[in-house]
Parts: sequence; structure tokens; C-alpha cells
Amino acid sequence: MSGTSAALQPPADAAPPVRHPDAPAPGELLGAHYGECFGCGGAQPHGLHLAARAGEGVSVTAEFTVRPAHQGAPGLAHGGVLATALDETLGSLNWLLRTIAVTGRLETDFARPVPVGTVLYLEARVTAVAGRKIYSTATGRIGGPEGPVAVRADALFVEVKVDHFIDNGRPEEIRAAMNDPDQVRRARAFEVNP
Ligand SMILES: CCCCCCCCCC(=O)SCCNC(=O)CCNC(=O)[C@H](O)C(C)(C)COP(=O)(O)OP(=O)(O)OC[C@H]1O[C@@H](n2cnc3c(N)ncnc32)[C@H](O)[C@@H]1OP(=O)(O)O
Repeated sequence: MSGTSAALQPPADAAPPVRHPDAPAPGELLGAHYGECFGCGGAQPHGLHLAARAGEGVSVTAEFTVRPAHQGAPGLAHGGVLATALDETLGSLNWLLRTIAVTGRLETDFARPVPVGTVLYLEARVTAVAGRKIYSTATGRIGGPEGPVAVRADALFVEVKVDHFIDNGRPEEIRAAMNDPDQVRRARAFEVNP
């Protein structure tokens, strides 16, 4: 069973997404937006270490290998971890729009169990943009990039200013991020979005 709630239906005045002219080229790895991110950061030992790659248009692909630390039931991936993989992949679409945005709503279908050791092949694309609202959709396949869909999600991301993180994040991590030139460069690249 699957379906999307009314909150995830783009309004009539929504526009197709526009790939930013400075977006990474199709095939290019996007890299982590933050080293400590549970979804994509390299500094989280039990994180997903999800590596997203730019696709055509406003789309990305990503792979995530389910490890023992990601279990829910014995030998199976935890549903929340799979939702995280979808959320992170959908979030990485914002690199192609050059927009800072956070997940407002995420609706997930779990269609097949995903065993430990499985590579989840994720694919996401933006479907529409309406003001600050970014509508997107993602699938996660198993057995190969063309394999059966195990999980899927529809999401609404909401554009925010960089102050969203500065005002709400724990001061220790904000201070450390602001003292990291690479982190500041990544944030600035998004902030000057025309
Ligand atoms: C540097 C790059 C960083 C990328 C990080 C990616 C990491 C992976 C993605 C994540 O996991 S992000 C972390 C999880 N998400 C959050 O922590 C967000 C927490 N929520 C908020 O901070 C606010 O609720 C939010 C910024 C989403 C919205 O608050 P605002 O006060 O800015 O906006 P507002 O409430 O006015 O809503 C703006 C529009 O979005 C709509 N909206 C907001 N939340 C919604 C919702 N949950 N469902 C449906 N619609 C929603 C809202 O109805 C409205 O529509 P209209 O413009 O048509 O009136």
C-alpha cells in the first residue's frame, strides 16, 4: 500500500525545479555537507556514510550498505535507519538547487525487508518548488540499481537561512563548525544563491 498525503501534493502554482548553473556535474560525488552528519559524515563510526552523486536534472543517486549497527529486528535494517537514508538522499538534492533547506515532512513506505549486508541503491529527484517549499520523491532498491523497490518516500523540504542552524544548534558544535574553514565555505556557497 502506498500514498501521499495532501500536505505533499504541490500546489497549483508550483513550478518545475531548476538546476543551479553551478550545481555539480552529473556523475560527480557531492561529498558530506558536515563531517559529523549521521547520514553522510565520515566522522560518525556508526553513521550511514551515504555517498550521494549528482544525476541529470535535479536528481541524485546514492548507495548505503546496511551494517550490523543498523539493525532493528535480527539481521534486518531498522526502519528508522532506512528513513534516514531516504531523508539524507532527499536532503542532498538541495546541493543541486543551491538552497539550504530542512525536512518539514517525510512520508515513507517500507515495501520489503532489507537484510544486513545489503546495498541500498537510492535515487531521488525534486518534483516541484513553490516559494520556500521543495517537493521531492525517492526510492531505495535492493539487489542492484534496477532491483525491486524496498523503500520509498515523498518529502517536503522547507528553505531556511543559515541562521536556522546558528540559532538552534548546540553552541559547541556551531562554534566548531564556524571555526572550520571548509564548513564555512560550504555554507557560504549556498548562502549566495541568487
Ligand atoms: C547545509 C545543508 C544542510 C542540509 C541538512 C540535510 C540533513 C538531512 C535532512 C534533515 O534531516 S533536516 C533535520 C530535520 N528537520 C528539522 O529539524 C526541521 C524542523 N522544523 C523547522 O525548523 C520548521 O518547522 C520549518 C523550518 C520546517 C518550517 O518552519 P518555518 O517557520 O520556517 O516555516 P512555516 O511554518 O511558515 O512553513 C513554511 C511553509 O511550509 C509549510 N510547511 C512547513 N512544515 C510543514 C510540514 N511539516 N508539513 C507540511 N507543510 C509544512 C507551511 O505550511 C508553509 O506553507 P505556505 O508557505 O504555503 O503557508
